[in-house]
Amino acid sequence: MKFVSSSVVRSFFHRAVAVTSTIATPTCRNCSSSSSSTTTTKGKYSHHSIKNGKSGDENKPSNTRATRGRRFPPKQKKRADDEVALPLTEQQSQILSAVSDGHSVFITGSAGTGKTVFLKRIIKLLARIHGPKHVFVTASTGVAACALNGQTIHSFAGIDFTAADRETLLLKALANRRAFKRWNKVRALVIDEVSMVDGEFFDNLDFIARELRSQHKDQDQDQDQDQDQDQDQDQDQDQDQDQAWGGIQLIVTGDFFQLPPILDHPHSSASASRKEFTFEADCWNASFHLQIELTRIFRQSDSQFIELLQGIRRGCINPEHLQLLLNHCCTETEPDPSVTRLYPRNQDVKRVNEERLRSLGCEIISYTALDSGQQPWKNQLKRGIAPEVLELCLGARVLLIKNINVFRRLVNGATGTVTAFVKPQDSTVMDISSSGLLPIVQFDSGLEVVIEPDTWDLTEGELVFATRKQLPLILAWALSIHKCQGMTLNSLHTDLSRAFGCGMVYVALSRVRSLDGLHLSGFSPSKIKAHPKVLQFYQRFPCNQTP
Ligand SMILES: Nc1ncnc2c1ncn2[C@@H]1O[C@H](COP(=O)(O)OP(=O)(O)OP(=O)(O)O)[C@@H](O)[C@H]1O
Repeated sequence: MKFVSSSVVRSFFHRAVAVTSTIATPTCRNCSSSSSSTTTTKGKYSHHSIKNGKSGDENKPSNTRATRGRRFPPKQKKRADDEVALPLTEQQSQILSAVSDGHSVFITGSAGTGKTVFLKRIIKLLARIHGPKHVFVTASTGVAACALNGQTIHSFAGIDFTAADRETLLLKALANRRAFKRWNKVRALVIDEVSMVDGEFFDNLDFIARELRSQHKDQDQDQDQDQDQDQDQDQDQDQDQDQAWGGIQLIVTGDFFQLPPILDHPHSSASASRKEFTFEADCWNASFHLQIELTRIFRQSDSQFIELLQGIRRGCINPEHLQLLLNHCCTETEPDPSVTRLYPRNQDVKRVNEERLRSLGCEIISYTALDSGQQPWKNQLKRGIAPEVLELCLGARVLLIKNINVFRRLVNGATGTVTAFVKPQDSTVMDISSSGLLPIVQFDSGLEVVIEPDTWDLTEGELVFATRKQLPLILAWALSIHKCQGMTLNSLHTDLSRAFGCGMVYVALSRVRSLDGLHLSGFSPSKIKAHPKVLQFYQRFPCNQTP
């Protein structure tokens, strides 16, 4: 089962635009004049005249201005392909060759070394080797899973909680018909953002894989062209109990210097003895033929900033770098409202986004996600990044949560501002918003795009079990540091006064491309922490060994 993007986002320019109808438009307390207008279009959208608080003829350029810069054909296939067509580094070539040989690989590396982008390429290769229905793509969190069109590792495994003994978990997986089928079908399993999976759970997954794959024949009733291969695999399964993960090819990525797992009861005696990090799992070393740390960083290009981040990753900062941060990034003044704010805690994120939205004084347009399908899959959709209710208004800062066009940098994480709303001539939005309006977002690159609803499907092979329809946007004045792990941002302001635990400062600071985009408050060197066990673990990789 995986999240499959079937984007319906289209560039505004892609459709002919001309005026044909009168529509009701949102009102704005801060706007100087009426918020309704008469506009016509022969194309897909009717424009109303509010743009940045202006109206009427004054805003007539909305038709022309709105079309400028929107000439791109965001075909879904193209979007997926251009990322995987990036040139390979030597290390990446080495990994692809190991994957082709059927080896299990752990890929780590600093934030921004391209782990997630590269993983998409590996997934394509695995699909060619094993057949798409035998490759399962997972991640530790719904947000990370969504970025790869995958599912959470818990959902794949058929286990909704982890704090139980392995026999109980095995029974749960056995009782879950679909999970049982997945365990028998899987030939390659991908796990992204593994730093948030604890070692105990990793060992339990290995145990379940061995047990299910050795004791039970593949129950897959699909009579397809893979039948012969499936029979071969059935014969092999007698030996699977002796093999790590029952012989599944495992591709695991993550950076243990980033956020660790969230333990259910962090201060309980059970948690104290629990293997917190995945690399503490008993099966860890036996799980991989190759463990490799990617060393080339793509997200940042300024070598001084890269060095500073490398120090913070290891929990230290030298006086020169500290001074650089204090002089260049620390500010006590209220940040520019266009800059994304990161907070350690969710309640601050919610509060800031709501306050900012309402402070604009504009009419708020609500979009309520439309979920369809069966339980428990529908519940799982709620753990993804697409919000249950999205509230927007003119001037709202938003962040794209899917790639629209990679070449034009309209990618997951791109930020922009809602500059207008348009009425599509079809009913594409009516089922998620009674307003019938779609937002136009002017991205920080200058491009303006009408954002149409997108879908997030939970599928397995060809079957779709549940679908969420929503706009691919979230409010972006504020985000949690946990939610932004994996994102690239052009600029951010982070208040670290309530930062806690290891890796949090590193994750926050490493999201931006350059020091110019980084604004800090509540920063103190004492907040920079790396776990001693993680430092110890990374000694095994050549780039961390002292000569
Ligand atoms: N081969 C590449 N060539 C050029 N740019 C790349 C390449 N791989 C990744 N990038 C760019 O680098 C940035 C970071 O990539 P990505 O998110 O895959 O890194 P990551 O290692 O997964 O980061 P994190 O650990 O923070 O999740 C993205 O903007 C991406 O487009």
